[in-house]
Amino acid sequence: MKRNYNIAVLDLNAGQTNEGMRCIKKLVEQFLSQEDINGQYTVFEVRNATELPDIANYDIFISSGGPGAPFIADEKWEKLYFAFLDAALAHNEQYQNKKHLFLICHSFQLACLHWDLAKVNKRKSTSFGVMPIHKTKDGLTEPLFEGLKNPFFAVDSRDYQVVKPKYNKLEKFGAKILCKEKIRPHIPLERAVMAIRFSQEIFGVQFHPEADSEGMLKYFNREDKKSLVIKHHGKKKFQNMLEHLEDEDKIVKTHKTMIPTFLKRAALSLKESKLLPI
Ligand SMILES: NC(=O)CC[C@H](N)C(=O)O
Repeated sequence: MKRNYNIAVLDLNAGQTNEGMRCIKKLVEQFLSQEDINGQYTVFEVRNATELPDIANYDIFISSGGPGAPFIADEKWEKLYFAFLDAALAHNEQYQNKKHLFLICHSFQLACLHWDLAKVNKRKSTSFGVMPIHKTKDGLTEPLFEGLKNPFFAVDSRDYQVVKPKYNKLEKFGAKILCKEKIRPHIPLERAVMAIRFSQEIFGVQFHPEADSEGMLKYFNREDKKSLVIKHHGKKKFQNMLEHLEDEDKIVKTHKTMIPTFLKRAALSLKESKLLPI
């Protein structure tokens, strides 16, 4: 019998239109359309409508990026969001049928703050574009990075950054830093943490592995985004990002690798847990 998978997509975009949600839905739909997979997904409007999934009803969760400062402002949705993160963690400590969670950008920053694993502060300037991401030693054996080069390429789009990792806390938590932002030999700034494996089932990235070339092309055609890249990286780099958007080994590869592998591995783990005695 086919197992049925319930997927929750947590939308943290606070109503702002963006390409991320289209890409996440596309990847989830591709996963669910496979012949040996049965399932459905529900989108939760976390920030504007204070909607959050009851973790008992879902197996797999993808939590999106979103605008604004990721600082805790005691809003109602934040309390519920942090309770949701803790519930997933607590569930996994107790039960065989795990809850699988993928955190993107804003969600990742919030989780780092909530679990107090690093600092989050404002960057000197916005980071936007296609960037190289460098695997750490732990990143070299990360299953969700399998097939990705070192460095690999991903879309970055943020004003804030996860820095100053708290190594003692990370170790106690059982979390591992998997990659860092690009090497800038002439800039005396700390390189931000770009991904953490929080546990066997909970994974987070500060970049956008969901991004596809279609969405990025739309952004690059916008005057504000174009001038942002040119301001920080120059015209040549902008042309370079544009020309290589559809290369099979850059963001296309990251898009086709990370979230699909996360979904595949989550499905496999859930299928196997069904076979285990409770
Ligand atoms: N794309 C995102 O999720 C951005 C995260 C956060 N709002 C930042 O600016 O850093």
